[in-house]
Amino acid sequence: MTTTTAAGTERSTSATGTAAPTGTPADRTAAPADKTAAPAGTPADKTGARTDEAAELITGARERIDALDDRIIGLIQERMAVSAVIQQARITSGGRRVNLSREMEVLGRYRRELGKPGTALALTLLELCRGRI
Ligand SMILES: C=C(O[C@@H]1C=C(C(=O)O)C=C[C@H]1O)C(=O)O
Repeated sequence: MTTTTAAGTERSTSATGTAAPTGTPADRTAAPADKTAAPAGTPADKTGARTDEAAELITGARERIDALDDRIIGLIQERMAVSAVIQQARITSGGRRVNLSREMEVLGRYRRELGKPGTALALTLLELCRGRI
């Protein structure tokens, strides 16, 4: 379908009502409209939900997740600071920064509690706390 704009330019009009000038790169590469997406501006729009009820539940639960992430990030930063104190004390005493037997204990604990992804998480935490080795 084509429409003529106020400026007199002919444009193709998509199912969503958005228009790109005919023959422009945007017109040729535009993704097909998502016919199942919620209308823009509705509560469902930002959540991917298909009903307002589900969208409200998701919005509330996302607030809880954001609050949990704040605490998790704060705890990670606290862990980094405590780990740095230990590493500095060991280095000052003539030892090495890294203690592999202790790292094995940490890795084993995360794996026991969280399964295989727990190992990856613990490795990331160790990298944050003592750098890459
Ligand atoms: C904090 C320490 O030093 C390093 C950092 C670790 C950690 O952040 O958990 C574990 C072992 C060490 O490589 C420690 O030895 O306990």
